[in-house]
Amino acid sequence: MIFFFKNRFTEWAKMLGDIYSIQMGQQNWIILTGDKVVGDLLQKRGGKYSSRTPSYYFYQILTRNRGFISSPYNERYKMLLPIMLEMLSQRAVKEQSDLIDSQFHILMQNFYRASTNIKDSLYPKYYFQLASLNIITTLCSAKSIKDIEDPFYKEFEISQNDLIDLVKITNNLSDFFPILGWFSNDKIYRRVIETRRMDETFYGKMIEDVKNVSEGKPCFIKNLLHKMDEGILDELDIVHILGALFGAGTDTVSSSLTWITAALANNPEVQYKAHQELDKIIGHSRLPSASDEPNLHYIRAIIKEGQRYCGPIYLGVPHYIEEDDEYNGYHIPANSVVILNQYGIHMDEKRYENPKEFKPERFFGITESSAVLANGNYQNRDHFGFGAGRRLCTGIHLAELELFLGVSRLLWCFKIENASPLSKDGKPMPIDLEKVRFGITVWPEKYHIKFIKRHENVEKVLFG
Ligand code: HEM
Repeated sequence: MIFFFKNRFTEWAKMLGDIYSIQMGQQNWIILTGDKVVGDLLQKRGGKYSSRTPSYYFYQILTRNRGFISSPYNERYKMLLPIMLEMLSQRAVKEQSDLIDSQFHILMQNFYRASTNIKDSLYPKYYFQLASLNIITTLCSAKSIKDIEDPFYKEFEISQNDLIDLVKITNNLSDFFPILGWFSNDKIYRRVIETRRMDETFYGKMIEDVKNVSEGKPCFIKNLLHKMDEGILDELDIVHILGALFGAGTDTVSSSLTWITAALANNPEVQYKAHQELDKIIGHSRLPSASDEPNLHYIRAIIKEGQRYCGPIYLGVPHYIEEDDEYNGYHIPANSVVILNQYGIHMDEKRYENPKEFKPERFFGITESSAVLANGNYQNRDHFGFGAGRRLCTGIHLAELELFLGVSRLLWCFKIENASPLSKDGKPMPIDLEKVRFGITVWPEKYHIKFIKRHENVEKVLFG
């Protein structure tokens, strides 16, 4: 696997047909690289293609069969889905928009301070991580974290790094070669149990803290505790719902923003057009806010192009089919892992002209959100970054709002300057977006940029 992805723009994805099957140990992997196949199978036949790969360590043991993202498409999942959808619905996100708005205000203040304090350059990853973590933390528990030295942030970072290390394919071999399950791997088993203990303590404490504040602001945990009073959930369910929200809702947003910032630094002409749009529509006396989204066409196009050109997930979250199926003469055997090759589709020349160029203009005229397009015909989709079918990203509305506030405000406040070492012609070397790092999502290699404030009002609007 890692072999395939050493380089972001490897050609392997194009070598595969629209639908391709490979054998991984005893697992059969069906790789979907054509947009039509994704529409036909994951969307139209969603009832069959919506399960998840059974995983002994990472579903059964780590989540005690209670994980949401890793759950099979069973009755329990169908009971949890409406609860998740309600918490993350467009209406719910709109109701929380002040809170999300204020986190992006703080993020811009942090960038402003950092860019005036740090003379040389900065790497924005940790700032984006803090903001996205703070948004989920505040939504869940109505609390927030001050900076990356906060013990809560440190604890979360340790548990995420532990998880990244654990899910390495070499730790999961018994899922591919079930015979290895006979030789139980005590070391991995003990680590999974320890990670579970840490997770359950971390989220358990968060639940206790909310319980102990009888008054206080509304938050997800409070809603979930009501479901517990009604006998619909128990406390361990809440722990694993929180695990899903923190796991799926932090790294994805922060790595998307880290990628888009790098793509913008490499493309000053794109920034220039965005600045023109912001000056014309917003002016210099206030930050863009959620209600400006319909009028900021170029910003919207940048975000869609960012998700296509450098989205943080390459092969989606694998789906799984539990019964045999036939498709255009192909036999798809029961118990196959079904992979949405997002990266392959996003680099498909038939779908996107010159796919290796960062060209927001390709999305001109598309006014619908990714959430709306993802539920329609595959041909009209902007990109496949949020997955497809019944397992489509549950947090898509929240993600879109975060990306909008992050990108529009960053560009309103700053010019993003590439601060890489100079090449022979005296210009900074372009940030190498082909080099990637793997975590829960895919990240660019560390890069160096400068944020230059765009006008005199920036300080006043951010701190005034
Ligand atoms: C730019 C940001 C994000 C991206 C690119 C993204 C992408 C994805 C993808 C590719 C999947 C798998 C879809 C499939 O199986 O076909 C997924 C699932 C999921 N996402 Fe997101 N996501 C983002 C943000 C969020 C946020 C902010 C949340 C919530 C706080 C969230 C919650 C979830 C959940 C709960 C699932 C599991 C859905 C299921 O298994 O039924 N995501 N996401």
